[in-house]
Parts: sequence; C-alpha cells; structure tokens
Amino acid sequence: MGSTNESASAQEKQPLFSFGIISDVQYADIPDGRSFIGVPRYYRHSILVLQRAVQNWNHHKKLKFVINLGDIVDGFCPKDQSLNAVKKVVNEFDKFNGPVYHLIGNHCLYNLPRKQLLPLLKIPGVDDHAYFDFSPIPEYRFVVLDGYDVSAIGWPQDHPKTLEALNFLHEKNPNSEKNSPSGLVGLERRFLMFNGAVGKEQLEWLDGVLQEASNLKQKVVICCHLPLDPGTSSPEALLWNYDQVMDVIHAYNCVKLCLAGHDHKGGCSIDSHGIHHRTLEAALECPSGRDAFGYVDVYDDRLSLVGTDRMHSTDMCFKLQANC
Ligand SMILES: Nc1ccn([C@@H]2O[C@H](COP(=O)(O)O)[C@@H](O)[C@H]2O)c(=O)n1
Ligand SMILES: O=P(O)(O)OC[C@H](O)CO
Repeated sequence: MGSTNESASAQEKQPLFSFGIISDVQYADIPDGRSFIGVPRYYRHSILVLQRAVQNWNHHKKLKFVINLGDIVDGFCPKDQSLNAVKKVVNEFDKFNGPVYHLIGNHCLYNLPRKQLLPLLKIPGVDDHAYFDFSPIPEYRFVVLDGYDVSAIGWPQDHPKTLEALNFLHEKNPNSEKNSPSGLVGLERRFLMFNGAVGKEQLEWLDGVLQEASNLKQKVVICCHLPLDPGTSSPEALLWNYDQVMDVIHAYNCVKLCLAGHDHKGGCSIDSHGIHHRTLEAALECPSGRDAFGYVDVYDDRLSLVGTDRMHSTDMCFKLQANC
C-alpha cells in the first residue's frame, strides 16, 4: 500500500478537468481533392474522423466539454446542400455527452451567412458576432475570439464590416485575386481574403475580460480559428491583426495557451512572453482510417494535449515552472 505522501502526489497528478478538441472537419459530400498547393483533402472521410472523435470523447467519460476550432463544412460543398451539411455535422457533434463550443471559420462562412450560421452552431454572441467566454471551473476561463469580425466573407455585401475588410485588403494586397499572396513578403502574406481581423469593439471586450480574469486570478485559454503567433503558423494563415490581439494579451499574465485551426498542418510555439500557441492538425487531411483529434488535460501548472494519430501530443508547461 502507498504512503500518504505517495497518494497525495498521485492525487496531484489528476487534471483539474479535461476537454476534447478537433478542427477543420470541412465535410462535403464530394470526391477527394487537393488544396491550392496540392495537399490532399478527404471531404467525405472527415465526418468519419469526427464520428470516431465523438466515440473516443464519450468513452473517456471525464471530458467536461468539446471545442471545435472551426470550418465544419468545406467551401466546395454544393450551395444547395450547405444547410443540410452543416446540420449533419452539428448532429454528429451533438452525440457528445456534454456541451460543444463551436468557432466559425472561413469555410463555414462560404456556405452560410453569419445570421443563419450562428444559431445553428448555438454560438452565444451578440449582434451576429461570434465572440464569447466561459468559465468551466473558477480557476480557468476560456475566451473564444471571432477572427472573421472584420471580414469580406460572411457579412452582407454592403455591411460596414465587409466594406472595412475590402478597403483593408485593397490597401494591403495589390493582387486582383485577393486570396493570392503573390508578391507579398514574409508576414505580409497574411493579407488574404480567406483571413480576417478582430475589430476594435472586440479588442476592447477582450481587454475587459482579461482584466476581470486577472482580478479573479484565473488562467485563460484563448481560442481563435486563425492562429495568433507566426511561430505556430504559415504567414498565409495568420489573423490580419494578430499583433494587436497579442499586445492586449501580453498586457496581462493570465493567458497560458492560444489554440487555433486553419493552418491544416498544425504547429506549436512559445512566444516571447512564455504563452503557448498550438495550431491543430486538420481532420480534413486524414486519409482513410487515419485520425486527428484529441483532448487536453488541464492542471494548475500545465496543459497537456493528448493527440490521436495525426494530432501530435504536446505538453505545455507554464512559464517559470521547473523542468519545462
Ligand atoms: N498560395 C495560394 C493559396 C491560395 N490561393 C487562393 O486561395 C484559394 C483557397 O486556397 P486553399 O488553400 O483552400 O486551396 C485558392 O483557390 C486560390 O484562389 C492562392 O491564390 N495562392
Ligand atoms: O482551410 P483553408 O482552405 O481556408 O486553407 C487555409 C490555409 O491552410 C491557410 O494557409
């Protein structure tokens, strides 16, 4: 039998809670294809990956919730099938025995306008915005950002946010095809139509949430479809104003991890302030029988992503902790 000390240390190793993760399912009932740069995309198989993820999460039994990092359906989905495709994927997520928090991605917005999409995904945003926060236990807060707040996709064509985004792209990207990074150099290559920005009001909201979390001594996990750190992403996939968002985040010490999707190959980095960034490997890019999903064990001093198959496991210890 173990001593009291041994059982105390075994207890310390139990996570405070755990949650499931998946990104870029991009389901469509169409034959396999490829990305612009030739990476295979398995549009029909991706929903099988999601089904296996939900089985795995339910089997785990202790996951408090699931986060979908965005892009549940693909832009190539025939538009007369968009609504049914979104409902079909949401229905698979709903088989998880707990809450599911969805983020929007560019491919969701190619299929349905925000007004229609947000209620289907049960996103609790205000005025068709898709940012919100929740606190699963008093010690932790999750902040979901809307990376397509300022965007040329998803809002009505004459909406001020569409016009702001088109003006911005006109200024930053000289190509007539605004999804082309041709001629753009380094981090400028993010100024593409399939990306977007966090608007001024959302930045102020984020500042207020992080202030409150700091006052409450909460640790914060940020979730955004678009990556926020050049170290974890190709330049072409970054949020337009990732630097402004990170300036707000860096003004506080509460944020421990930023989770993202969009850049399908996945990646991880630790920024200059010791914040972990993890971009998730896409479910869409799993060939037959392969998987990409996982769950995160949450501790006082670290977050541990336990990945399945193509989703790599990542141990993310907080700054100033020994042995990290
Ligand atoms: N280097 C690139 C990448 C993309 N495009 C354009 O974006 C569209 C979407 O790209 P996917 O990665 O989803 O295939 C693509 O159809 C191109 O129009 C580009 O021009 N240059
Ligand atoms: O999922 P997509 O088609 O928007 O692709 C995004 C690219 O991976 C960004 O580099």
